[in-house]
Amino acid sequence: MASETATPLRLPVIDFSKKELIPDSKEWESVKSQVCIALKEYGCFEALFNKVPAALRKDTVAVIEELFELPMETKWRNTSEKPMHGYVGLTLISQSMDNLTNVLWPQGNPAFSKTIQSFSEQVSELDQIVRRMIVESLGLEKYMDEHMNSATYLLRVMKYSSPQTTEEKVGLHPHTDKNFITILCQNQVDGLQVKTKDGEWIDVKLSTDDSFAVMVGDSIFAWTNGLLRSACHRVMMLGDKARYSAGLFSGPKSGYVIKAPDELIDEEHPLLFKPFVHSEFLKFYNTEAGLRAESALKIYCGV
Ligand SMILES: O=C(O)CCC(=O)C(=O)O
Ligand SMILES: [Fe+2]
Repeated sequence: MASETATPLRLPVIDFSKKELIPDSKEWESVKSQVCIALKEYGCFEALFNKVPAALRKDTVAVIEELFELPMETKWRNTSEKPMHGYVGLTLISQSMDNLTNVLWPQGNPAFSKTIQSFSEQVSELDQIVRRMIVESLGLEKYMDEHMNSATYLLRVMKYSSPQTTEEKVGLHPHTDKNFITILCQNQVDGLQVKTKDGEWIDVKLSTDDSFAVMVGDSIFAWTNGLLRSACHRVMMLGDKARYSAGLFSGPKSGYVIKAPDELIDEEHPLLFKPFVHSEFLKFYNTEAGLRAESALKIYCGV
Protein backbone atom coordinates (compact mmCIF):
# COMPACT_ATOMS: atom_id res chain seq x y z
CA MET A 1 0.00 0.00 0.00
CA ALA A 2 1.23 3.43 -0.92
CA SER A 3 0.62 4.94 2.50
CA GLU A 4 3.17 2.57 4.04
CA THR A 5 5.95 4.15 2.04
CA ALA A 6 4.93 7.72 2.81
CA THR A 7 7.94 9.68 4.06
CA PRO A 8 7.68 10.49 7.75
CA LEU A 9 6.95 14.11 8.60
CA ARG A 10 9.94 16.25 9.53
CA LEU A 11 10.02 19.43 11.53
CA PRO A 12 11.16 22.53 9.66
CA VAL A 13 14.89 23.20 10.05
CA ILE A 14 15.82 26.88 10.37
CA ASP A 15 19.39 28.16 10.13
CA PHE A 16 20.36 30.82 12.70
CA SER A 17 24.08 30.38 12.12
CA LYS A 18 24.70 32.86 9.32
CA LYS A 19 26.91 35.84 10.13
CA GLU A 20 24.44 38.15 8.36
CA LEU A 21 21.66 37.43 10.87
CA ILE A 22 21.28 40.95 12.25
CA PRO A 23 17.98 42.79 12.74
CA ASP A 24 16.56 44.40 9.59
CA SER A 25 18.91 42.52 7.27
CA LYS A 26 17.63 40.37 4.40
CA GLU A 27 18.81 37.27 6.25
CA TRP A 28 16.89 38.33 9.39
CA GLU A 29 13.67 38.86 7.41
CA SER A 30 14.01 35.49 5.73
CA VAL A 31 14.64 33.60 8.98
CA LYS A 32 11.83 35.55 10.66
CA SER A 33 9.29 34.46 8.09
CA GLN A 34 10.40 30.81 8.42
CA VAL A 35 10.03 31.07 12.21
CA CYS A 36 6.54 32.49 11.90
CA ILE A 37 5.39 29.81 9.44
CA ALA A 38 6.85 26.98 11.55
CA LEU A 39 5.33 28.24 14.79
CA LYS A 40 1.89 28.73 13.25
CA GLU A 41 1.94 25.21 11.84
CA TYR A 42 3.86 23.15 14.41
CA GLY A 43 4.64 25.39 17.39
CA CYS A 44 8.12 23.96 17.03
CA PHE A 45 11.17 23.80 14.76
CA GLU A 46 14.75 22.63 14.67
CA ALA A 47 17.21 25.50 14.96
CA LEU A 48 20.78 25.36 13.69
CA PHE A 49 22.68 27.67 16.02
CA ASN A 50 26.46 27.52 16.00
CA LYS A 51 27.02 30.31 18.54
CA VAL A 52 27.18 27.71 21.29
CA PRO A 53 30.67 26.27 20.78
CA ALA A 54 30.78 22.51 20.26
CA ALA A 55 33.09 22.14 23.26
CA LEU A 56 30.60 23.92 25.53
CA ARG A 57 27.79 21.66 24.36
CA LYS A 58 29.92 18.60 24.97
CA ASP A 59 30.91 19.85 28.42
CA THR A 60 27.28 20.56 29.25
CA VAL A 61 26.16 17.04 28.42
CA ALA A 62 29.16 15.71 30.38
CA VAL A 63 28.36 17.74 33.53
CA ILE A 64 24.71 16.69 33.30
CA GLU A 65 25.76 13.04 33.21
CA GLU A 66 28.08 13.70 36.16
CA LEU A 67 25.23 15.37 38.05
CA PHE A 68 22.94 12.40 37.61
CA GLU A 69 25.62 10.04 38.89
CA LEU A 70 25.41 11.70 42.31
CA PRO A 71 23.28 9.97 44.91
CA MET A 72 20.42 12.42 44.92
CA GLU A 73 18.00 13.12 47.66
CA THR A 74 14.43 12.12 46.90
CA LYS A 75 13.27 15.73 46.98
CA TRP A 76 15.10 16.34 43.72
CA ARG A 77 13.46 13.39 42.05
CA ASN A 78 10.40 13.51 39.88
CA THR A 79 7.39 13.41 42.15
CA SER A 80 4.73 12.96 39.49
CA GLU A 81 2.13 10.32 40.21
CA LYS A 82 1.94 9.38 36.55
CA PRO A 83 3.96 6.33 35.62
CA MET A 84 6.99 7.35 33.62
CA HIS A 85 9.93 5.24 32.79
CA GLY A 86 13.03 6.32 34.65
CA TYR A 87 12.55 10.08 34.24
CA VAL A 88 14.41 12.39 36.55
CA GLY A 89 14.19 16.13 36.01
CA LEU A 90 16.15 18.73 37.94
CA THR A 91 15.56 22.45 37.74
CA LEU A 92 18.69 24.50 38.00
CA ILE A 93 17.77 28.13 38.44
CA SER A 94 20.63 30.10 37.00
CA GLN A 95 20.65 32.77 39.68
CA SER A 96 21.08 30.31 42.51
CA MET A 97 23.55 28.13 40.65
CA ASP A 98 26.42 28.69 43.08
CA ASN A 99 24.22 27.76 45.99
CA LEU A 100 23.06 24.59 44.35
CA THR A 101 26.59 23.62 43.38
CA ASN A 102 27.73 24.06 46.95
CA VAL A 103 24.96 21.83 48.21
CA LEU A 104 25.66 19.11 45.66
CA TRP A 105 29.44 19.33 45.94
CA PRO A 106 30.38 20.67 49.37
CA GLN A 107 34.05 20.59 48.32
CA GLY A 108 33.12 22.86 45.39
CA ASN A 109 32.74 22.25 41.69
CA PRO A 110 33.30 25.56 39.91
CA ALA A 111 33.47 23.83 36.52
CA PHE A 112 29.89 22.66 36.91
CA SER A 113 28.32 26.04 37.58
CA LYS A 114 30.54 27.77 35.03
CA THR A 115 29.55 25.35 32.29
CA ILE A 116 25.84 25.46 33.07
CA GLN A 117 25.92 29.24 33.40
CA SER A 118 27.65 29.89 30.10
CA PHE A 119 25.53 27.32 28.30
CA SER A 120 22.37 29.08 29.57
CA GLU A 121 23.73 32.47 28.55
CA GLN A 122 24.63 31.37 25.04
CA VAL A 123 21.33 29.58 24.46
CA SER A 124 19.40 32.57 25.82
CA GLU A 125 20.69 34.51 22.80
CA LEU A 126 18.74 32.18 20.55
CA ASP A 127 15.66 32.61 22.76
CA GLN A 128 15.93 36.38 22.39
CA ILE A 129 16.31 36.23 18.63
CA VAL A 130 13.25 33.98 18.35
CA ARG A 131 11.11 36.16 20.64
CA ARG A 132 12.16 39.32 18.80
CA MET A 133 11.19 37.71 15.53
CA ILE A 134 7.82 36.65 16.94
CA VAL A 135 7.04 40.18 18.14
CA GLU A 136 8.10 41.71 14.81
CA SER A 137 6.31 39.23 12.63
CA LEU A 138 3.02 39.90 14.39
CA GLY A 139 3.51 43.67 13.99
CA LEU A 140 3.76 44.17 17.75
CA GLU A 141 6.96 46.26 17.82
CA LYS A 142 5.23 48.66 20.18
CA TYR A 143 5.36 45.92 22.84
CA MET A 144 8.92 44.81 22.10
CA ASP A 145 10.62 46.25 25.18
CA GLU A 146 7.83 45.24 27.49
CA HIS A 147 7.83 41.69 26.17
CA MET A 148 11.60 41.28 26.11
CA ASN A 149 11.91 42.62 29.66
CA SER A 150 9.09 40.45 30.98
CA ALA A 151 11.09 37.24 30.71
CA THR A 152 13.20 35.29 33.11
CA TYR A 153 15.06 32.01 32.55
CA LEU A 154 15.47 28.65 34.11
CA LEU A 155 17.43 25.66 32.98
CA ARG A 156 16.17 22.14 33.53
CA VAL A 157 18.22 19.02 33.00
CA MET A 158 16.69 15.63 32.47
CA LYS A 159 17.67 12.00 32.45
CA TYR A 160 15.56 9.19 31.01
CA SER A 161 17.00 5.77 31.72
CA SER A 162 17.07 3.23 28.93
CA PRO A 163 14.08 0.91 29.01
CA GLN A 164 16.21 -2.07 27.87
CA THR A 165 13.31 -3.35 25.79
CA THR A 166 12.28 -3.34 22.16
CA GLU A 167 8.96 -1.83 23.15
CA GLU A 168 8.62 1.95 23.41
CA LYS A 169 8.15 3.28 26.94
CA VAL A 170 6.79 6.66 27.95
CA GLY A 171 9.65 8.84 29.19
CA LEU A 172 7.55 11.96 29.64
CA HIS A 173 3.80 12.24 29.14
CA PRO A 174 2.25 14.48 26.46
CA HIS A 175 2.07 18.11 27.60
CA THR A 176 2.46 21.67 26.45
CA ASP A 177 5.06 23.78 28.22
CA LYS A 178 3.57 26.65 30.20
CA ASN A 179 6.32 29.23 29.62
CA PHE A 180 7.19 31.46 26.62
CA ILE A 181 9.83 29.49 24.69
CA THR A 182 11.66 26.24 25.40
CA ILE A 183 14.99 25.41 23.78
CA LEU A 184 16.14 21.81 24.10
CA CYS A 185 19.33 19.99 23.36
CA GLN A 186 20.17 16.36 24.03
CA ASN A 187 22.88 13.74 23.97
CA GLN A 188 22.85 11.36 20.99
CA VAL A 189 19.68 9.62 22.15
CA ASP A 190 16.45 10.74 20.45
CA GLY A 191 13.01 10.34 21.96
CA LEU A 192 11.28 13.72 21.78
CA GLN A 193 8.07 13.73 19.71
CA VAL A 194 5.81 16.64 18.74
CA LYS A 195 2.12 16.35 17.88
CA THR A 196 0.82 17.94 14.68
CA LYS A 197 -2.53 19.68 14.22
CA ASP A 198 -3.80 16.39 12.77
CA GLY A 199 -2.79 14.47 15.86
CA GLU A 200 0.21 12.71 14.31
CA TRP A 201 3.43 12.37 16.31
CA ILE A 202 6.62 13.56 14.62
CA ASP A 203 9.97 12.24 15.83
CA VAL A 204 12.29 15.11 16.57
CA LYS A 205 15.58 13.93 15.12
CA LEU A 206 18.07 16.72 15.63
CA SER A 207 20.08 16.60 12.44
CA THR A 208 23.40 18.29 13.34
CA ASP A 209 25.66 18.91 16.33
CA ASP A 210 24.48 22.53 16.26
CA SER A 211 20.78 21.63 16.46
CA PHE A 212 18.28 22.62 19.10
CA ALA A 213 14.55 21.97 19.31
CA VAL A 214 12.68 25.26 19.81
CA MET A 215 9.11 25.14 21.12
CA VAL A 216 6.37 27.62 21.92
CA GLY A 217 4.69 27.31 25.32
CA ASP A 218 1.25 28.32 26.54
CA SER A 219 2.35 31.82 27.58
CA ILE A 220 3.16 32.74 23.96
CA PHE A 221 0.07 30.87 22.74
CA ALA A 222 -2.09 33.05 25.03
CA TRP A 223 -0.18 36.28 24.40
CA THR A 224 -0.51 35.86 20.62
CA ASN A 225 -4.22 35.11 21.06
CA GLY A 226 -3.73 31.64 19.63
CA LEU A 227 -1.83 32.73 16.49
CA LEU A 228 1.20 30.65 17.42
CA ARG A 229 0.57 27.12 18.64
CA SER A 230 2.02 25.69 21.80
CA ALA A 231 3.41 22.35 20.76
CA CYS A 232 2.11 19.26 22.53
CA HIS A 233 5.11 16.99 23.00
CA ARG A 234 6.27 13.86 24.83
CA VAL A 235 9.32 11.67 25.20
CA MET A 236 9.25 8.00 24.14
CA MET A 237 12.20 5.80 25.06
CA LEU A 238 13.52 2.77 23.23
CA GLY A 239 16.73 0.74 23.30
CA ASP A 240 19.60 0.52 25.71
CA LYS A 241 20.99 4.05 26.07
CA ALA A 242 19.95 6.73 28.54
CA ARG A 243 18.73 10.06 27.21
CA TYR A 244 20.05 13.27 28.74
CA SER A 245 18.57 16.58 27.77
CA ALA A 246 18.83 20.20 28.84
CA GLY A 247 16.08 22.76 28.35
CA LEU A 248 16.32 26.52 28.66
CA PHE A 249 12.87 27.84 29.54
CA SER A 250 12.06 31.52 29.15
CA GLY A 251 8.91 32.53 30.95
CA PRO A 252 7.15 35.51 32.48
CA LYS A 253 8.67 37.06 35.57
CA SER A 254 6.81 36.54 38.79
CA GLY A 255 3.60 38.60 38.95
CA TYR A 256 3.67 39.54 35.26
CA VAL A 257 0.18 39.64 33.70
CA ILE A 258 -0.14 37.97 30.30
CA LYS A 259 -2.66 39.80 28.19
CA ALA A 260 -3.06 39.50 24.42
CA PRO A 261 -2.46 42.93 22.79
CA ASP A 262 -5.59 44.70 21.48
CA GLU A 263 -4.04 44.65 18.00
CA LEU A 264 -4.62 40.89 17.85
CA ILE A 265 -8.25 40.99 18.87
CA ASP A 266 -11.20 41.73 16.59
CA GLU A 267 -14.53 40.24 15.64
CA GLU A 268 -12.91 37.45 13.67
CA HIS A 269 -10.33 36.83 16.38
CA PRO A 270 -12.09 37.19 19.72
CA LEU A 271 -10.00 37.12 22.88
CA LEU A 272 -9.22 33.47 23.74
CA PHE A 273 -7.82 33.84 27.25
CA LYS A 274 -8.55 36.33 29.99
CA PRO A 275 -5.45 38.14 31.29
CA PHE A 276 -3.68 35.95 33.83
CA VAL A 277 -0.71 35.89 36.16
CA HIS A 278 1.57 33.08 35.09
CA SER A 279 2.61 32.00 38.60
CA GLU A 280 -1.07 31.67 39.59
CA PHE A 281 -1.77 29.61 36.48
CA LEU A 282 1.11 27.31 37.42
CA LYS A 283 -0.44 26.74 40.83
CA PHE A 284 -3.64 25.61 39.12
CA TYR A 285 -1.70 23.47 36.64
CA ASN A 286 -0.12 21.59 39.52
CA THR A 287 -3.46 20.61 41.01
CA GLU A 288 -5.15 17.33 40.12
CA ALA A 289 -7.65 19.08 37.84
CA GLY A 290 -4.88 21.03 36.14
CA LEU A 291 -2.76 17.97 35.47
CA ARG A 292 -5.74 15.98 34.23
CA ALA A 293 -6.94 18.68 31.81
CA GLU A 294 -6.15 18.45 28.13
CA SER A 295 -5.66 22.22 28.17
CA ALA A 296 -5.15 23.55 31.70
CA LEU A 297 -4.96 27.04 30.19
CA LYS A 298 -8.45 26.82 28.68
CA ILE A 299 -9.96 25.69 31.95
CA TYR A 300 -8.04 28.28 33.97
CA CYS A 301 -8.69 31.39 31.90
CA GLY A 302 -10.40 30.43 28.61
CA VAL A 303 -13.04 32.95 27.52
O1 LIG B 1 13.69 15.81 27.30
C1 LIG B 1 13.08 16.43 26.43
O2 LIG B 1 13.53 16.53 25.30
C2 LIG B 1 11.75 17.07 26.72
C3 LIG B 1 11.64 17.73 28.06
C4 LIG B 1 10.34 18.45 28.25
O3 LIG B 1 9.45 18.37 27.46
C5 LIG B 1 10.13 19.32 29.43
O4 LIG B 1 10.97 19.31 30.35
O5 LIG B 1 9.12 20.04 29.47
FE1 LIG C 1 8.07 20.00 27.75
